[in-house]
Amino acid sequence: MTDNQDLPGIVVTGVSGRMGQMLVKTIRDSERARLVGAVERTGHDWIGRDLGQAMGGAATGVIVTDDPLEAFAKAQAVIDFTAPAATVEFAALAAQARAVHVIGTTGMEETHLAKVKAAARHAVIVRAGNMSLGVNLLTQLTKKVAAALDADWDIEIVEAHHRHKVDAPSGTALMLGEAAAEGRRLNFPDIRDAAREGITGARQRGHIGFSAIRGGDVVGEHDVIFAADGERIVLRHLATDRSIFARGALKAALWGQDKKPGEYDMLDVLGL
Ligand SMILES: NC(=O)C1=CN([C@@H]2O[C@H](COP(=O)(O)OP(=O)(O)OC[C@H]3O[C@@H](n4cnc5c(N)ncnc54)[C@H](O)[C@@H]3O)[C@@H](O)[C@H]2O)C=CC1
Ligand SMILES: O=C(O)C1=N[C@H](C(=O)O)C[C@H](O)C1
Repeated sequence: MTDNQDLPGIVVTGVSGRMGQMLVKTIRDSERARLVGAVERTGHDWIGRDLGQAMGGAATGVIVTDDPLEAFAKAQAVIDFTAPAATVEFAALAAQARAVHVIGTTGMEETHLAKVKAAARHAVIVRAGNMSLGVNLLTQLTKKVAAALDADWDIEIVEAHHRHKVDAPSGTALMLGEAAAEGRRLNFPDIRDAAREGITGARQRGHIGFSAIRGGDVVGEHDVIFAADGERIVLRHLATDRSIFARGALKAALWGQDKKPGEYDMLDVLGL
């Protein structure tokens, strides 16, 4: 792990999680940033332990804490893949510390998003339901195809994830749905069909449907289906390794260092 004090210091929240541990490895392997803090929820058995040892390796000198404000005070950026309630709390604290807050957490509701927006008045926040280059490019392709095809082409989004995922539709599926709605110049909440069960009636023309598969260790798979009479177009992204999300998040943390306060997304970071 690099110890160059001139490099931006990063705190990872939810550090014992699937993404938390991937972020630690990504920062450890980077020559452009250093890990200065590791946060977990109160009561977690990693609290007070050396992070490297808790992860089953050599000591790093970073002690896992449940005091986010103390950790954020030493940081130039916070990378946060946790849960909506925690992320809202971290947004206020990161803004107080004037640290860039990179939010990967999904399942955020309007009340959470309003609080994130308020925090972004004071600090840089980069938030995206998917931090990978491939998915962000796919949103742009989806927007273009949706704009080119009329409502004779039904749009359906199918996503698959591992058995532990707690939110549906996935953040990525919602990003793709929003991109399709934007392409058709429609208001996404008006045309979103995310829960079909029982006698639903025939498909509504112009609506965007969502289906979620949960099982095994699937990292993340998304199909955007454009279905017309006699033909179908399928745009697909397959994630096979969580490092794609961690690399994107680290890129966002570094990109945000010289930006004005505000809410940004990965299209801003990647220049797409
Ligand atoms: N935007 C993106 O590119 C991606 C987003 N995600 C999202 O990231 C989130 C986390 O995903 P995973 O790592 O798979 O979940 P996970 O369940 O493995 O990890 C979440 C971690 O957050 C911790 N946590 C919860 N509340 C906390 C609090 N108040 N303070 C500190 N730590 C807290 C948990 O203890 C856990 O270690 C999910 O919302 C998921 O959808 C996941 C992958 C990519
Ligand atoms: O929970 C996950 O694992 C993932 N969550 C994100 C989402 O909700 O889209 C991104 C990725 O698909 C993995």
